[in-house]
Amino acid sequence: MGETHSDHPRPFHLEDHRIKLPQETVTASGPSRGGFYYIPDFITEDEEAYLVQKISTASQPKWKVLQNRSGRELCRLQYWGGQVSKSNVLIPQPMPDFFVKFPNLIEMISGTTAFDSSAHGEPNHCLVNEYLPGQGIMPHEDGGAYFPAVATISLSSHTLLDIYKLVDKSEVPSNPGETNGSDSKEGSEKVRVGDEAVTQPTAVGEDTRLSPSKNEGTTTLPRPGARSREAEPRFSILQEPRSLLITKGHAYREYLHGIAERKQDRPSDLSKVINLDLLGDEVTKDKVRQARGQDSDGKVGREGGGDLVMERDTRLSLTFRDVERVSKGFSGFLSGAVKR
Ligand SMILES: O=C(O)CCC(=O)C(=O)O
Ligand SMILES: [Fe+2]
Repeated sequence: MGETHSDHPRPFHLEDHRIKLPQETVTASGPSRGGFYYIPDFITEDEEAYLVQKISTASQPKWKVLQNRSGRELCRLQYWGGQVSKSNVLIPQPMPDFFVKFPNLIEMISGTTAFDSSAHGEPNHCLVNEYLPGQGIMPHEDGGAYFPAVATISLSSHTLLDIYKLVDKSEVPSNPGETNGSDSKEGSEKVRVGDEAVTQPTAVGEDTRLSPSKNEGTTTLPRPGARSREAEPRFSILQEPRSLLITKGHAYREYLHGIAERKQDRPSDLSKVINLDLLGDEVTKDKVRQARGQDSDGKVGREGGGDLVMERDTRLSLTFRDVERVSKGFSGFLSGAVKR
């Protein structure tokens, strides 16, 4: 089996891995309060192969099928570390050896310092999502059950995580219910306010996938909630296989993330990638560089450029978080921590 990362140099400088955001998206809360951080080759190929094998052959917990509201299958998921109750309390279960022994992902993620100020100082929960080529996840926010940080390890395929800005509703007139046939699942349209074309916000929901579902084996996407988002992503983050992406603080709170249902990413998609400088693979970097170059020259979408297209393969994502409230067994149950 390959090397482990127990010899990671310490201290780890998370700041070295910060993704620089386009100027217009930097908000008043400032970059020091969190951000997006990207670390290529966080795990080795041996570790990746081992994790894929363990997760694919896991019988418990069973895969759950994530559906959209019209019942169409989106992706499969499983969770480790326990179940989160409707009142956002974790009913804990031990993490599997493949997260705490080999590879010791919990320790490796703690080593990044991303969870230093969370309740447990490390993640205690992991959601595993599986996406076949062409599958994705609608834009959403991860919600209030967790310390505001998520650490995502990608296995077996790259993807583009599309980042949407939440909108302060008071700034934009409401115009519900219309759709424009864009990639939005919820409906959206461009409206003109004053001199500026702005994006009509689109209702979003919190991530409620972890709440116990009445339907055994299936779970539905969240219903639209009070918050709204812009229809088009501000930018995308390219996640290479074996990479770690950390979303923390204001980046966790002020943006939504989603994955478009595409089988391949074309230059017009790659031109939105903002973590070019931090990518690990030279071929990938070259494609993004060329796509972005085309962008600045106004030649976006040269679809004939087959060598610039990145085909998506089946991808597993491991999303680690710290559920801050944890049930203390039966007494926690009696005290009402768990909704029945
Ligand atoms: O697969 C990913 O990278 C994103 C998954 C996600 O957003 C989630 O599990 O909440
Ligand atoms: Fe998410």
